[in-house]
Amino acid sequence: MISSVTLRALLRTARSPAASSTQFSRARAVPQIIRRYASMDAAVAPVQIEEKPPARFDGVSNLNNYILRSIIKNLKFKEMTEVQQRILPFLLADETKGNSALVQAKTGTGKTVAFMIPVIQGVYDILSECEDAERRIRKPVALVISPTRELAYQISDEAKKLCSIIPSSERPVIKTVVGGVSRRMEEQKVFRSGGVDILVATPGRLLDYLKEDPKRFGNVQIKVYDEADRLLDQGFAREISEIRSRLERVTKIKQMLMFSATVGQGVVGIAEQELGKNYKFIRTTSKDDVPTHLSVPQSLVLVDKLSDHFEPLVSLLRRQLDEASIDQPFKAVVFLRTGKEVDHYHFLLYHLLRNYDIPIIPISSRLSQAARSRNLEKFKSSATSVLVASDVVARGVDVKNITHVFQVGRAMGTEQYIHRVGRTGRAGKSGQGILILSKKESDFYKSLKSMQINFNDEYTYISDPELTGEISEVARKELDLWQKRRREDELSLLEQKYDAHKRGKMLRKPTEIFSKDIDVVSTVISQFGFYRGVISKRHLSSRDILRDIVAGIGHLGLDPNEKPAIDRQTSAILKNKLALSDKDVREFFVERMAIRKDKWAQNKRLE
Ligand SMILES: Nc1ncnc2c1ncn2[C@@H]1O[C@H](COP(=O)(O)OP(=O)(O)OP(=O)(O)O)[C@@H](O)[C@H]1O
Repeated sequence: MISSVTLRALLRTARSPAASSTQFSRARAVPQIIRRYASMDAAVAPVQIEEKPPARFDGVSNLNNYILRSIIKNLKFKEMTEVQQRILPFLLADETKGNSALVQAKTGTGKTVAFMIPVIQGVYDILSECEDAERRIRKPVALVISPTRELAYQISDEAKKLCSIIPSSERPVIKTVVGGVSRRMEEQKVFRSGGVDILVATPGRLLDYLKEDPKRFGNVQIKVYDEADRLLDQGFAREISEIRSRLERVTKIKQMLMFSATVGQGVVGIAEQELGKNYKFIRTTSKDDVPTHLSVPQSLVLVDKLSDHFEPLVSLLRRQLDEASIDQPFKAVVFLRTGKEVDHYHFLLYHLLRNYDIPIIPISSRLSQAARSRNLEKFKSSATSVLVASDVVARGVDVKNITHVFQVGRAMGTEQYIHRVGRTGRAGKSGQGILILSKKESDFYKSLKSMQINFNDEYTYISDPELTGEISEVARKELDLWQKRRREDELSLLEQKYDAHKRGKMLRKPTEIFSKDIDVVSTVISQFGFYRGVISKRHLSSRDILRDIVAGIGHLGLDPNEKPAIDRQTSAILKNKLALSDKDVREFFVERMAIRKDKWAQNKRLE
């Protein structure tokens, strides 16, 4: 049985790395780890610092005065972060402005400002050299590419703040194009009304526009990859290389900037193809440095099986919420591997954390873009809340005051682990990372270790039977609801297909009405050579369908004393695909047999 006192101790660990726990039996503790990292950090001299850079924005020579005033007045930044100190003087100096660069700096250290200032200033300078008529054309001069829609919107917002004090007649127009929104409306807004100077885009949507009208991109001179390693990895490689080759046909890129918190050796090789030889590689971390933040201590919770991930998560969330207050809000992201898992965990957490009366917000690519944006806004504006997320918000997304990042199971790679943890501890704030792994995922644990990612505390979670019972009950509720929804979905799809068929627009053969996803119905129907009853109905339910099938087989006039024609396979289909319970299937057989008997008797009488 779990002792709540010791569990509380673990949870205190989430706030203060020095605490200990026995409820989660401690497998290994590394008390000195933070101090060791701190001293290591201090000992390693930052790489490639030529001379002491200015510490404040107003010390950067050549920084456009409007941009400087926007930073101070609007963003209220005075001191530069380390990456800004390294980048801005270099990319704004007369001798080196317009140079290409590959930049690596830790998560949450202000990379967006570091690349957007040179981009805005570069575009501003190019536009100010143009004649009025040329300026009015407003085709993109700079392209900023981001792997996710959320990040693209965020980059645009930050960039607009950086330009806010530039007089409107001189101000570069910044717009965003992303997948998941109506192309027609977006095209009108971005390319027609007022045009665009700096276009922030996700790769797929950018490629659509490039294919459609390449000439539109004939003025592009500056290109930026934010989260460059992600854009250059396999997931985006094809799109990115097509974008590059299509752009090459219409323009010459003069400046290329690539930024990320993680830049592996492989990425450097690929990046060189785009950057050419003449670029500067700036890292604010040394290669021996710890890749995640000092301000984000990390804990590991070990469970036995993959299916055990959920319970420690609920347990930890509850304890944190018990301790949360107005002065000490709890704002957490729970990262999961797939959108399906997000739906599942969201349902369970919504019910299991109901008493706390806080928003439990889902976000994944399974939601529409409008719902994604709405949900992210809701999370941003709430003090205490839990975001249940897939990797759509793993990189770049900047939400203030996230106190905890939970990762359930292995991440898509060690880089992705680093980016996920990086959602907390941003801009100098503190945070906590918690990874829940099963013993089956030990290879991921080893990969983290080989990247020098160490945990301040490692625990083995001991299950709480009471909580296990509570979780199973909610899971059962979810299954029931899911089955109900699935039936409804299948049937509404069937109805839509039937309507289309009736309007004569789609299919000829009645059996084709039933697509693969509802092949259960078509299988059952074709088995009995009957369909008319099904398709002639307007308001279908699974019962109706079954009844029709049952009624239909009556006309076959078989001897009811024969073995029922429904075989085990059909019975399995009925159960699994139509999500019928055993009881439903039994009723189906009973009903079917009764009708067959009636029909048979009727036929006999007619004879
Ligand atoms: N000089 C500064 N002073 C104070 N805050 C800053 C400064 N520069 C940027 N910030 C803020 O720091 C936060 C993190 O910045 P940003 O999102 O650019 O980080 P990042 O390095 O791109 O992180 P990631 O690697 O996760 O994408 C933002 O809220 C940003 O407004």
